[in-house]
Amino acid sequence: MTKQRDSIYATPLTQVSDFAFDAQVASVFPDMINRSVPGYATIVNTIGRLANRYAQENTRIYDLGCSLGAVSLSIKQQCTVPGVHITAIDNSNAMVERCQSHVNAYRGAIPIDVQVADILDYRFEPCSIIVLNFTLQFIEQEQRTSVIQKLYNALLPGGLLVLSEKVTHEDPVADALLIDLHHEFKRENGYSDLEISQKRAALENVMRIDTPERHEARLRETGFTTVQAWFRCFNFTSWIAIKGNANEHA
Ligand SMILES: Nc1ncnc2c1ncn2[C@@H]1O[C@H](C[S@+](CC[C@H]([NH3+])C(=O)[O-])CC(=O)[O-])[C@@H](O)[C@H]1O
Ligand SMILES: O=C(O)C(=O)Cc1ccccc1
Repeated sequence: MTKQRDSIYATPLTQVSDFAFDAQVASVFPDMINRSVPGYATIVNTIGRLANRYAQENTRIYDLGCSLGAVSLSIKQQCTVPGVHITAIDNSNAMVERCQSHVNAYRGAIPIDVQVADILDYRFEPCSIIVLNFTLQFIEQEQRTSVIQKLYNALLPGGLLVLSEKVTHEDPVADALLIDLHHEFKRENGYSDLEISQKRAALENVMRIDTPERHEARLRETGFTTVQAWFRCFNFTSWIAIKGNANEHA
């Protein structure tokens, strides 16, 4: 499959509209995310390996905000636990259509069911793994705790949540430095200053980011017993959160 280059913000726009996961974004998404998120390939690959450690036999794995299915395919390639099946959901029709064709192109033991659905009103079945790879940041801040609580409740004891997010920092010096290093990373990957600033404006109203402390407090508040950042690069972080076994607290 040839990868289309992202040039969505390359020409000056009179008015920058809010960022949306529409057909235009879906058509360039692999290029966009690889050139925009430091460590994206490492994160996706490691999620596949974590799935192999934490998947429980004959259970479900959820890939939430699956976009083109990179996480689902990484799990499919790396997880050898018997009887596992993946449900990949996204509320963008354009993403789900393309995700389905990517999934169709891969053979392997684990079935992947791709669905158009909104995480906010989805009824989750019991599961051993849930992945939110750069998805919670697009959900309203006021809704985040109830979403995480719903996911915690769906997880089986010993279940794993992987949460990856762009983050902000209280310390203005640290925050400015990490944002600047991220912009430098984007420039090194061929984005111009215009592309960087127009995309930043497009994301301003739709991607509200929390501090790492806020994320960790939320994960602990909802009941996760182990909360550990396992990846960090500039203002991008990925955590594992594990639901303890009931008898651990006896
Ligand atoms: N309420 C919602 N319900 C369902 N999907 C949603 C919702 N809100 C946003 N999305 C979807 O979440 C995805 C976020 S991208 C994830 C990358 C992927 N995980 C990857 O590992 O390649 C991250 C990014 O582009 O920074 C988009 O496809 C949205 O349509
Ligand atoms: O591009 C950025 O600045 C980001 O923060 C990451 C990103 C990647 C893909 C879609 C939306 C945001």
